[in-house]
Amino acid sequence: MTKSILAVNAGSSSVKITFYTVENPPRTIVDAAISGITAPPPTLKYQQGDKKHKEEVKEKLSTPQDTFKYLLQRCFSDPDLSEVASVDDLEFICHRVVHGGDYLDAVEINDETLDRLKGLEDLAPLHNFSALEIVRLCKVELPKVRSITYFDSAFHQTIPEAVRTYPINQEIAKANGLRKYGFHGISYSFILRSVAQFLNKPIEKTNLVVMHIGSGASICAIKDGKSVDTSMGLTPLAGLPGATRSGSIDPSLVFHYTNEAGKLSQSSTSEMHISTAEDILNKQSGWKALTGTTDFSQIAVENPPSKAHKLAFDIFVDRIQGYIGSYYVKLNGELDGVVFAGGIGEKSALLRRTLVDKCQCLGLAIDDVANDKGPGDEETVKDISKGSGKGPRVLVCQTNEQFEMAYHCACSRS
Ligand SMILES: Nc1ncnc2c1ncn2[C@@H]1O[C@H](COP(=O)(O)OP(=O)(O)O)[C@@H](O)[C@H]1O
Ligand SMILES: CC(=O)OP(=O)(O)O
Ligand SMILES: [Mg+2]
Repeated sequence: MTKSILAVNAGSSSVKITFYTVENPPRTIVDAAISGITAPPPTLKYQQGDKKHKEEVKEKLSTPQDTFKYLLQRCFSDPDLSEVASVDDLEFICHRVVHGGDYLDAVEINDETLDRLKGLEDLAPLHNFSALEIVRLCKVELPKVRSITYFDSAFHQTIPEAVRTYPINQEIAKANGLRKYGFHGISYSFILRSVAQFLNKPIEKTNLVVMHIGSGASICAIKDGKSVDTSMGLTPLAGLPGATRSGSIDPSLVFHYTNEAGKLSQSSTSEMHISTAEDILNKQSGWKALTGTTDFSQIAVENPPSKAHKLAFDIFVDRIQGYIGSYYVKLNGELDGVVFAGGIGEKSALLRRTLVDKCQCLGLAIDDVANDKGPGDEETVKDISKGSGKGPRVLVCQTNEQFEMAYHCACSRS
């Protein structure tokens, strides 16, 4: 029997795994995800063919490693799943690692690359930690399966120097790798390829403003198929606010927030050295701080339950609108489309309509019926623009980071 590819997407609060066939393009065998690890009880979502279900997880899953092992076992023990029944059925494991530092492409894990990635952990303690914990586990427990890491930052290596450089002492900046990296690149790569194909344009001639807005949110300007700017920076904290992240603030705010801000946070461990300020701005801000919920579907409603919910919605619209305006100008107004993606971008018709209404001066217009309906299950890209006008298309793309990794893995093998 042919072997399969396992793609792992570990976030700060969720672990998603998908098994694919090793073919080009890969075919999904099974999809399993656990979310809410940081706000128990965690929930499991499992999908194999038409079989779909959701359940609360009773076991205590306190680490990304436990969560990954639980998901793997859940798939291996499914009696209806003959294609993946044990580790022996695996050929590759693809891991999404958010921060790849200066890595320009995916790398295979060995002692040397793992060491280099370890050195990046301090630059992205909240994001790389979970993924690397799982990479380490696979190396020890599944030593025969090749592990490949794919980096969110790699897509943004084309960002010009003047955009990626922070105006600080350049010796210090270079010595410490302090520059804009940008993230969600695995997702942007999937979206770019899917949208170019949808528009029937070569990738290298495609110009887009793409929003990946989920619990972490960012936006990217793509010119001639290359990232020329994005809202996240040295870390995923910069730019747009998110479920628990503040997004960009005046950096001096940190020094006025509390006297404790510069000290090590309680979540700091021997592997993860994070300060109280990083902890507050990454984990205790955003929608959670403003409204008490991290679930944007409770905020993006016609009649918000409180003024705070309305404010959170308005803040998000304001920040995104600012970036769309800026990126429209950076692309010289020559864009093929504005794309909504990520959990919020794909599901919130209200956010899409509000934003497009506020960007009318750029020639954007939305078809209310198409927008309210959103994309169908099998529809990767949907055009929700009004008429067949000359302005940029307004599109929704159902992004898929696990597929993107498996796709590149299968391509590099064949
Ligand atoms: N109908 C909806 N309207 C607005 N937001 C939604 C809707 N459905 C899901 N979301 C939001 O999408 C976010 C999750 O996005 P997703 O990209 O799937 O997650 P992650 O960033 O964890 O990968 C959550 O904040 C969730 O509340
Ligand atoms: C980079 C980033 O913010 O990732 P996520 O949205 O998965 O948290
Ligand atoms: Mg995500």
